Amino acid sequence: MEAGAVLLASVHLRHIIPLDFDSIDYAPQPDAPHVASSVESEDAQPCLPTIDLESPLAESSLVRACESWGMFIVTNHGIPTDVLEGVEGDALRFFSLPKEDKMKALRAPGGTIGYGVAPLAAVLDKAMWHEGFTMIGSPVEHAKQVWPRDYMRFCETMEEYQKRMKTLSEKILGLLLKNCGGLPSFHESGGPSTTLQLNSYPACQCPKEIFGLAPHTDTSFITIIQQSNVSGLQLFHERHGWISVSPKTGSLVVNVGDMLHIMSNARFLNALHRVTVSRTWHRLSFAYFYGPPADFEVSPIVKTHASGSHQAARFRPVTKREYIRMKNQDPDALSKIKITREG
Ligand SMILES: O=C(O)CCC(=O)C(=O)O
Ligand SMILES: [Fe+2]
Repeated sequence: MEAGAVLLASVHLRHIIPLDFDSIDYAPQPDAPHVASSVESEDAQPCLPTIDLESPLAESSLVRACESWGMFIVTNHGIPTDVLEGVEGDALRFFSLPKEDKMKALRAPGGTIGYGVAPLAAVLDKAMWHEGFTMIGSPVEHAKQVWPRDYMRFCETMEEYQKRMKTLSEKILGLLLKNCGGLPSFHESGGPSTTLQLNSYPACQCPKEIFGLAPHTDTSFITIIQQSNVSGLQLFHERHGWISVSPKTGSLVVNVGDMLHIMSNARFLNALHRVTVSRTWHRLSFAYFYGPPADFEVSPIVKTHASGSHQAARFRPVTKREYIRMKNQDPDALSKIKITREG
């Protein structure tokens, strides 16, 4: 393969159903974007904060990490190793199936759950070297299609994982928001919106020409990411540029999404991140998104100064449903709800 080659099919990859990664052709393309070359050697890079959730300093470390990075690594998170390994094993079992079998779990047109291209592809209108399986609660309907006699194992693994991730999300958010009234109760609004996204990034002959996931922010309050043992996740930091967030066995990555950025009145940074692909390795990741109920109005929590005056709100209140509608039309939806002050 020549340097500078690009996926001939990249422009219309998003339309390939089934997702047949072996069928993609390649052709030279001199002005292809070099997506992976902008990251310096990993030795020279700053490290994301690693936070021990059992430490007495956990709360202040979480707050500082969200203010300075919008992404951090957690250890001592309480998720047993067999739960982490279980989701990786069953995700690999799914993605290793012949494409005809994966197609049995295909996402319905306009739907949100099941197998398909990155949900982000529709928002960004970009081709990405990615296949995913999205779940909200039990994946039983799709699992039954794929494994008619043996669907329970996959379901149990995924349900247990989501239960654990929900508890962990609420623990982290509870600590982050402790100083400003805690995490709101979503009981009356139908509970938080949560999604588990299994991501698969097959090895790619032209890793510099296409993203696994293009740069984006998540819409969640927070996202918890488990990575298989292959690098690919990168965070954009204003001072350092793109930095790699390498996997560390047993630890989890947490990032701030747009909803927490809004609720914290821009105090916590919403992490701009992306995923690069490998020429050699198949990478998996599991992203658990925890957000407000779709119709819950999220508004900035503003500080009261010693004088009694309030800090100015930087965003107008917005529901997740409305925000997603705006973001689907323009990825920079935040600018649409920003309150600008004259003078
Ligand atoms: O693959 C990863 O590490 C990140 C996944 C991600 O950003 C997402 O699913 O939104
Ligand atoms: Fe993401």
